[in-house]
Amino acid sequence: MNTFLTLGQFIVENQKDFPYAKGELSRLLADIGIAAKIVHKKVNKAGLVAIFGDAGSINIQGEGQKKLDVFADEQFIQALTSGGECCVVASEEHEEAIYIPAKNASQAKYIVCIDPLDGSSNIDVNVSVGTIFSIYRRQVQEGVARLADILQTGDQQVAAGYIIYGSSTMLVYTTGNGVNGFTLDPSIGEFCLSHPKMQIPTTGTIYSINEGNYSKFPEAVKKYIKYCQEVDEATNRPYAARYIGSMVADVHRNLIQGGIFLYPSTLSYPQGKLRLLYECNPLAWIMEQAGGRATDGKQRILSLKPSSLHARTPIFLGSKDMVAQFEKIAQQLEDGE
Ligand SMILES: O=P(O)(O)OC[C@H]1O[C@](O)(COP(=O)(O)O)[C@@H](O)[C@@H]1O
Ligand SMILES: [Mg+2]
Ligand SMILES: [Mg+2]
Repeated sequence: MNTFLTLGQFIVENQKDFPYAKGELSRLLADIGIAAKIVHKKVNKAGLVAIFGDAGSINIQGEGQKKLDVFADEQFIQALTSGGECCVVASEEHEEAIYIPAKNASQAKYIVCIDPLDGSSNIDVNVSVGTIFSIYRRQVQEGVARLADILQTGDQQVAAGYIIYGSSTMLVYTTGNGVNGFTLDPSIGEFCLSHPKMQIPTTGTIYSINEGNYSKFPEAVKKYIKYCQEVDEATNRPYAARYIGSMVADVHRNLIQGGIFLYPSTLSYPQGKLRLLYECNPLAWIMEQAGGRATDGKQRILSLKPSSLHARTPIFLGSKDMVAQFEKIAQQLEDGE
């Protein structure tokens, strides 16, 4: 007997979360859930169904695409196109936004920004990967959707979340009323509420950063790393260094255990590597809704105005006391202390 609330039952019970939506947003989330189940099946059999390896193509980012990148992208775009609630998709895997023709008289209201497969470098080595999504409503309802409808600040999101394909497959999302986590029960093919009202610990002892880039980090980041490594019993230091190389997996671990994830500007990525629209904004909103913080080192990630679909930003997010400590060290450096 399944004693957990399914995603569909939860959405019905929480219709108050979408007062303006009259069912469309919940249908959109269900569409995302369908594609996630299809990708889950592929990821779980990756070694057996030749979904490993390079697709032999290059995406807009100039990065080699993995077969699973392309497969996941196709599945989410297919689900969003046939669902009828989405009017435009901005995907990591496509240079331009994909405008979806109206299925019927009413023009769909929602915009979805998506990283179909996050953590691509980990696909072939059986390490957790994910999908990240961010949902906006069109500001102006008449006429066709425009680029301006997509380039909204993170504070204007109406829903955001991620799927992590790990030891279990989980869907974690927010609509601005807290964060809830659903674990896929393959025996019934449903996402079931397993982590209600998720809250990140206010502090932690895990810092997550690719220290291979250390020599090119900004001074404040170097100083913070040294702070994490100092011995100080009172503040449980040295912290533990954990870096999975899949943003979703690193952020999900911190959401549950506490910690900070840092992806600063580097030599290869002077603006930071991670994309504002479909990686940083959704995960920043999840963090804030779970009691954490997310900044670019100067201001809240959610207040940043996107300059383009694939704009990048440095990002520091996680337990609020740890982000505050990083900002304190950065400020002291700036003040010449
Ligand atoms: O290998 P690096 O430079 O540390 O970058 C790792 C980061 O790159 C990413 O894989 C980028 O995302 P994609 O895999 O979607 O391109 C993040 O998931 C991860 O946090
Ligand atoms: Mg990514
Ligand atoms: Mg990706």
